[in-house]
Amino acid sequence: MKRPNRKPGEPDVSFKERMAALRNLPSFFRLVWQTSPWMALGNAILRTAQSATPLALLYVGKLIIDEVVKMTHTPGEPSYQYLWELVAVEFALVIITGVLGRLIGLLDGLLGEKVGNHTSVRIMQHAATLDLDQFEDSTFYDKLERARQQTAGRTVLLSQVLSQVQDIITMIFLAAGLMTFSPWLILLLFVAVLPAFFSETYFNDKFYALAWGQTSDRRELDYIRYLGASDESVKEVKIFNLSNYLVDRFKTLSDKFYNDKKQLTLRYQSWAVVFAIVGSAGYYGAYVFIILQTVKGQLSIGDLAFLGGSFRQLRGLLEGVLIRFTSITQGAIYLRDLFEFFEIAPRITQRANARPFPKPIREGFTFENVGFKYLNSERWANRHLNFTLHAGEKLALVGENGAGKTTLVKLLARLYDPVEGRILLDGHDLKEYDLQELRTQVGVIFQDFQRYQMTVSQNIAVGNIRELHNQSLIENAAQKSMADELMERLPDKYDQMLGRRFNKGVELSGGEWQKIALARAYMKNAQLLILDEPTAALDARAEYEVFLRFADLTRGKSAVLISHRFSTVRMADRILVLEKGELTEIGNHEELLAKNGRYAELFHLQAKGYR
Ligand SMILES: Nc1ncnc2c1ncn2[C@@H]1O[C@H](COP(=O)(O)OP(=O)(O)OP(=O)(O)O)[C@@H](O)[C@H]1O
Repeated sequence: MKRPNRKPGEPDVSFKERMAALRNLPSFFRLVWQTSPWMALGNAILRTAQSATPLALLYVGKLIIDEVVKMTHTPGEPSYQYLWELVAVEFALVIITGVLGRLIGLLDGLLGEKVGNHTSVRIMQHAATLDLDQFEDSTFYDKLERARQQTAGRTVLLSQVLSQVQDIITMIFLAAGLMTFSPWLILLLFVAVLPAFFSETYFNDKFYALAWGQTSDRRELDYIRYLGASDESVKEVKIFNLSNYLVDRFKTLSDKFYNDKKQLTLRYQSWAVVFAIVGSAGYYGAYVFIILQTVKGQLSIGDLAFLGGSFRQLRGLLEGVLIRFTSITQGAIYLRDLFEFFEIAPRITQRANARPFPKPIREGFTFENVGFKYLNSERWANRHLNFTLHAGEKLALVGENGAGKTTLVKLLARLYDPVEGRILLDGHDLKEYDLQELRTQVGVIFQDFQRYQMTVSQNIAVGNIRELHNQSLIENAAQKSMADELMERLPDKYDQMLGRRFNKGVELSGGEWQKIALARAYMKNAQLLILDEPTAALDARAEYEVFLRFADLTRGKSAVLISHRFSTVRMADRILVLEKGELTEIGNHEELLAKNGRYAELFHLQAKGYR
């Protein structure tokens, strides 16, 4: 049942929901076990041993007191042997407790670190399987963000759950000792601690709801922090004088977080004080009762110390266990976010008996009435696309900004699937083909390619990471894209670190980066090469040369080129003109000029600029 006063979008953390979230604990422990079975097992054994020590200590303490009392009341020279034996046992127990505690702490720390790393790896692995459009959805990002937060928080959860089990066993030991004396006192303790438990649950809900509601804003906060001080943004931050604007925005957001948290924390701590007093009152009620019994002679002084100690410890443990229970369920709710993230499945997948990618491609790619719109958009980015990219053909895409050129290319590479119509490869739907092979056989260099803060070799090898150590292939690719000319001035040549983020990094110009990115296209022997404005930053001569080489090097292969420069475009076998996502003209340069349509108009416009 939904709580009536829940705001839309607020997470449901009813008691039932909390208990349900505990169902995530077994999966969590599976994760822990997978991370390191030996550490998990060792931890469990040590903690079980540790849970028996408090009762043993109290009991030996009682024996010592009783022995001392007996000795003081016995006339004559007393024998100390038994007393010293008891003291030695207590001493040994104290040492064992200390050593066990340290060992448990050590294992907790190491295991927690490992679990955190293991979770991070799984998040990265899973994220890599997901679709591009999932990354373009902000609710997905929030989920990813909450899943990421888990990696640090789960270390705490691990030791909490383990401590909980350990404390419960200790309590059973202590309670068993006390049961024989008075079960009612245990009940009294329990009742006295309950208000603190409920208060803890209530405020934990509030804290979770607060954190949940802030996820998006926190992402913005992190982004502003990054913008405010990063090598990539510093240039614009200075030129546009953005610093004050960013700082103000950061302050506004962070002050709001601070105030919200302050309000809640104040209320939480105030109530915690009140309920701690109630808990103490319960304990002292029991204590007074035991004192009276001792005064009446029904209990020995040793019994008084033992029972008093047992009750004090039991109360502390009970309070701890109840409060920790709340934060464990809390942790379990966060775990739910983590496991929910793992449950997000990609939509772009392949069928069980996927078709092998044709080698070579015989007919080509045929668009049959293909239409696509982005998830968060009402507009069609591509529509009514009907054409064939023939095997071995070089096709250029032309159109104004936003005409849908990049989108078409993403559909070809199956980063998205068409919303309408279908794309056929040699007569079969692209969806039927093996996805891994498709990714290998279709190479794309996007206009917003990544500038990896890595070495030159690594930057080129990302085009085919399996060949990372194939230096001759890398150098060959660099020659083809003319990136090799750069090596003359890079002190570390192919081992040169690029970008400014790391030690000895060298920054390149836009065109130089493009040559590096282009080399990626030559790292694998793809049958279809797509270059999305790969030469926009190259000077005219470099561009001309790059394309001459490209045509030469990709002879017999299919290629799609997106460019706003007609000097490049005219080299293509056919040119496809897009307007508002739709195909308006198709043909070679001469045909399209003769047609005197949109292409001719754009061509003359650009040519006029050069005259
Ligand atoms: N990830 C996205 N989510 C929503 N809409 C998008 C997304 N990417 C592009 N669009 C929209 O789809 C339309 C086509 O964009 P596309 O990037 O394909 O254009 P383009 O022809 O490559 O433009 P340009 O020449 O500027 O690179 C545009 O209206 C754009 O705003």
